[in-house]
Amino acid sequence: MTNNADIPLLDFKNITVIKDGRAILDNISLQIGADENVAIIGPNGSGKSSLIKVLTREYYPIADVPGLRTDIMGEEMWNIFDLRKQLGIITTDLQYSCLRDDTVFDTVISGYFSSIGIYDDFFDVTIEMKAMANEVLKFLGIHHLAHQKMTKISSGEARKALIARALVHDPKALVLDEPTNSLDMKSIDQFRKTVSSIAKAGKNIILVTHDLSDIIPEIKRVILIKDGRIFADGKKEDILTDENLTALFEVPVTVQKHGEYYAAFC
Ligand SMILES: Nc1ncnc2c1ncn2[C@@H]1O[C@H](COP(=O)(O)OP(=O)(O)OP(=O)(O)O)[C@@H](O)[C@H]1O
Repeated sequence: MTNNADIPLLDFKNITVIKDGRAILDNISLQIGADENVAIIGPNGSGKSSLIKVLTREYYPIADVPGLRTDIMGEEMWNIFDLRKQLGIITTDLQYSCLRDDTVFDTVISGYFSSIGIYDDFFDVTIEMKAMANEVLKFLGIHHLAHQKMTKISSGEARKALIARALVHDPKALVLDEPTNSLDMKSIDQFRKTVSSIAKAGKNIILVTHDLSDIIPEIKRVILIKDGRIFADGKKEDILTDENLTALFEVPVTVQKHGEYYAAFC
């Protein structure tokens, strides 16, 4: 019998995505285990967000490739709404979309409908949904902001509201695309602690970042992407070296370790 713990979160083989006649992902094969947290790092335009878009079924790989596999949690075919419930996706694009006059609470509730905003005439918001939204807001320490408008809170608070929106479904994984962009140091620190606590609560974390210091201690594996290909993949301490990052970014890079965190300088 197959145990759920044996089914990888993601099992991709031979993924090539062509846009404007160019392979923006070039024969990528990648497996992420059921309990793994990973960071994906690469220069601008290397294909990180495109890889996430294959995961969220926004981009599709070329189909007539032998051995192609795009399984998520053991399934190839996904209803897009079910998939979004299993993968809590947090991107800067989503934050811009949610920057409206809705309250934090309604934004969190909108996660149930994969919508931007709440439309009372169409959505049946249940007592259970409201209770879960309150619970998640408390877990993230932003319950006091529930009735604030998204336009009246800070970027760090808004990022947490989006995490709450993703968590109401009790997703299997959180996918964070450059989550600390434009946050100040205190917000970054709080954000990292939040993501750590979510990882400790048993969710997979898939983090896309340029900033090594975003890599929380619970992330043990790092994947480097360059020119649409996997450039290196392995244990964090083996991958985050001066040599690898210098070759990845094509500029001399020095990596430093501070406790359980890393930083890079060029
Ligand atoms: N829909 C599209 N049409 C044409 N080109 C695209 C499309 N989506 C992505 N690309 C190109 O694919 C390459 C990879 O883009 P992607 O957004 O995945 O990079 P990234 O590593 O996430 O970059 P960044 O760190 O700057 O966000 C880029 O050259 C980009 O211009």
